[in-house]
Amino acid sequence: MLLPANVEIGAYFDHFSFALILTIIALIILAIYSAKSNVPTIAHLKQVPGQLPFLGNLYSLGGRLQENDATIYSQWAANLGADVFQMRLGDQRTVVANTFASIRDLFVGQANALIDRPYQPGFVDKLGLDISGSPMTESIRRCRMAAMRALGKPQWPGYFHLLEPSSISLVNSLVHKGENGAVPMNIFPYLRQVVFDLTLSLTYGARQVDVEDTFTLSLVTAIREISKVRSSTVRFRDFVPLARIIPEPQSKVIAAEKVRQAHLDVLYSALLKRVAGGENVDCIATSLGADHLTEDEIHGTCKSLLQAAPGTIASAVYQCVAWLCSPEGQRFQPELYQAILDAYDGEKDRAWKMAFREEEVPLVTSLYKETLRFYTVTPFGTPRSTTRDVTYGKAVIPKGTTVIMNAQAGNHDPARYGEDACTFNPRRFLKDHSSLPHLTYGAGSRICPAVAISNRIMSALLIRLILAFKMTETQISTRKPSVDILRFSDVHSSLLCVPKEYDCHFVARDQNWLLRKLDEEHVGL
Ligand code: HEM
Repeated sequence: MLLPANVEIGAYFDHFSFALILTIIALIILAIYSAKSNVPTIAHLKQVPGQLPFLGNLYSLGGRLQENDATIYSQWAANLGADVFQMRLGDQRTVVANTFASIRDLFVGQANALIDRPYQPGFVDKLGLDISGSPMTESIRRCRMAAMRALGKPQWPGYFHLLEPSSISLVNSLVHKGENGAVPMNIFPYLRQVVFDLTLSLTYGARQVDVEDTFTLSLVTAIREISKVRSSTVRFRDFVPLARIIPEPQSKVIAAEKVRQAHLDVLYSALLKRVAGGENVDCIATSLGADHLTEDEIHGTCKSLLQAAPGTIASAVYQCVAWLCSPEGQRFQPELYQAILDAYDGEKDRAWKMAFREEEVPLVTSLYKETLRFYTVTPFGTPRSTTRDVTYGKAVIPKGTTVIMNAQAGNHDPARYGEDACTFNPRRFLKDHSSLPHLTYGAGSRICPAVAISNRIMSALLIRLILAFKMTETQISTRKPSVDILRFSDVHSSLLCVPKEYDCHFVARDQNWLLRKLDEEHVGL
């Protein structure tokens, strides 16, 4: 080895040893740091093996194995033989509950201790206030209250005049664009529009009417882009602090947020113009006084509702229609139709009129509950964080631990639903009136604030669709609906499942009656 002439061999080895020792120390620190979590390992809870440095168990999640996280959690729970286990997501100690009983014990039994959400770096700080993605601060509490007030039953009569015409537009499009069943239709955009219209109205007092409208489409696309990463395990940088040293390339989410914000600004300035013109518009954005919200909180509440509403209800109804137009569902449709008529003494007009105003058809209620249970569109809920120590059996889960509900596993748990838990049974909830029929809305202190209104909208849309149409799946094999308990969605990486697209024939049960209904409720058709 050649050394510079003025360096002695002894000094060289001193430098070399010093550098070597420094490197070894640095590697040891890195090794300790790479396995570190915000909360130490919890005694008496089984732990998922195979944790990688820095990543922990993250590498198997986020759709990287072509399964959603809930399915992977179920496999781990089975391998470990544990209802509840712990793992490490980057530096986050995380506990997952995988049975209905353990979820109820933790999320309902110790609801106050599970009221927080884990902090997702680069999300709330970049995207602004978001109810479902934020820990429970005073500000979030006020926003949640405002959302609950806006979605509460006393407000519903104000929404019927929006929902009813929207649902007529939906039926009208199916009749005319679908040429009374001759042309198979994808109903999803129409369902999404009904919910989107309502949410635009209750947030900014606005209303869009056209499914193809470019304003609607680009806002919906931005919302979908943001939903892809919210509380999901897709991005390592959300969990691994070291990964955040690397500057983030122009993020799709931030670009989507810019689009979302620009649209909300348009909606808000249109609203301000109407108010300045003397119009009295009743919506969240004008309710500053009633709910004592700051302007930021008002927009945050509106954003959160717009973010949460369209995809969820539309996906659930879409998947219910997928089952109804499958061969098994087709056999069930006459019974459902008859149950609706029976509830209204055979008066079809009254059943149609009252669809949004009351919920009087137990079989429809049972059907939408079973849909939400069987097709768990929110398979792993939205993560929580403990605000104090929580106990499960002998284990003490410390404050600051992330807790995830495996809603999909809880919804399919034979200990709760019996041996036919993995069979779609539309009559299942005729006798089961539990206050927690399934876990798709979450449970406990941060349960979805829109449970009641979402149920009502689902029930009403199903009633109107069944009164109007016989529904059958297309014969084109690539466009048939998927009715598989897990494979109905091929989106594995995000919080929300998205049912596979399909087409269906909508044939009027009684064409004269239906055209009369559309005519009577003339909504500019
Ligand atoms: C079928 C329809 C829906 C489903 C399945 C659903 C599901 C959920 C779930 C699983 C959560 C997390 C609950 C938890 O942590 O325990 C949630 C939270 C939330 N949902 Fe929904 N949701 C639906 C409809 C809606 C609609 C229509 C809106 C708004 C109009 C909405 C607004 C929210 C908000 C603001 C939160 C956050 C609550 C908080 O963090 O305190 N959801 N939803």
